Amino acid sequence: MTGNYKTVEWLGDRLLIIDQTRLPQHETYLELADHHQVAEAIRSLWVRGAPAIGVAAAYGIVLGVQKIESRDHKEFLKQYHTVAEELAGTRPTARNLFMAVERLNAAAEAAADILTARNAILAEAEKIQAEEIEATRKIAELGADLINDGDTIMTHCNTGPLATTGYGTALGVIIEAHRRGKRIQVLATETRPLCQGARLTAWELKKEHVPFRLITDSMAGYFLKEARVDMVITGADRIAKNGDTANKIGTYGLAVLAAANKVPFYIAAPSSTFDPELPTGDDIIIEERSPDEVTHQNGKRVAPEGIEACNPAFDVTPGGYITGFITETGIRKLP
Ligand SMILES: CSC[C@@H](O)[C@@H](O)C(=O)COP(=O)(O)O
Repeated sequence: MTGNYKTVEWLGDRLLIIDQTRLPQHETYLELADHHQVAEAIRSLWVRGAPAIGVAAAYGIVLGVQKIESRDHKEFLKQYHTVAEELAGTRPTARNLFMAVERLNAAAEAAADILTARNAILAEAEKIQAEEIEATRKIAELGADLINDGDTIMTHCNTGPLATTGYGTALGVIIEAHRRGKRIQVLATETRPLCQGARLTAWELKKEHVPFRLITDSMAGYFLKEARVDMVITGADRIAKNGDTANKIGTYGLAVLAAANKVPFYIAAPSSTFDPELPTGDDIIIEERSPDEVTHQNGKRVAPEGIEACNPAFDVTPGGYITGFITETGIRKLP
């Protein structure tokens, strides 16, 4: 991992997370003691970012399983599924969450008895986290090869260690290029409404001493047209078989602007974000969050009372706009 902070750490009977809603002002750690608290942490974005959500959900299920007292195997499995469904219901868009739940379901169901199931569920959760860390390490390595000395790179949302529990996806690539001594410049979008760019990406880039400038989302077109931007690189929440990619709201606009200005547009994502069942992005469920996140900033109302606001948290970029996918197994074009 890159940062000297812990995104998600399993403590044996609790889950330690950094509260991402309090960053950058406060570096606060929370110890979550049951699966309801983990579900709340995911819903409230204390832990966020597709791979980190998957890892947290997996350990959330482990916590839920630790509290099941029944010695009857059938009853144990019934209660297991109630726990797993609560975690699966927290956020709808990131594939990693459902990948984690499906893997733990398979581990629970394959076990011949309760003790074997408990052990297999914990082992699978730990494996998922280890795989995410390793995948993001490889993504950072492979992606950094694409970046040239002197490049300016635009990125969106937060895709660093905070979002992955590992090295980061898009931001991992950027940090690795900087570590290799490439003299890069980053343009980081603030990412309204919750400002994952302004709060979290700026915090992580600052910690890594990567030269960057923060811009508002609406400045992206200006910089892509007027400034020399060599590459846009973002993460992903779910990728369909044809390459259609759901990511933080605003990604689609960036991809279109990048295409209009002939700037390569890359997605960096581990294989856990690819949805093997989904032919196109049309069926990706887009999370609709509270309009208060749009009408308010820092808890203060900025819009008049009594108005309607929309708040889709993600959008889908058609695969045709994506120059390449940086994954742990290589850089490829889809389909
Ligand atoms: C490696 S993280 C990729 C995505 O999960 C990230 O870009 C993103 O959209 C996160 O959204 P968030 O709502 O903050 O969970």
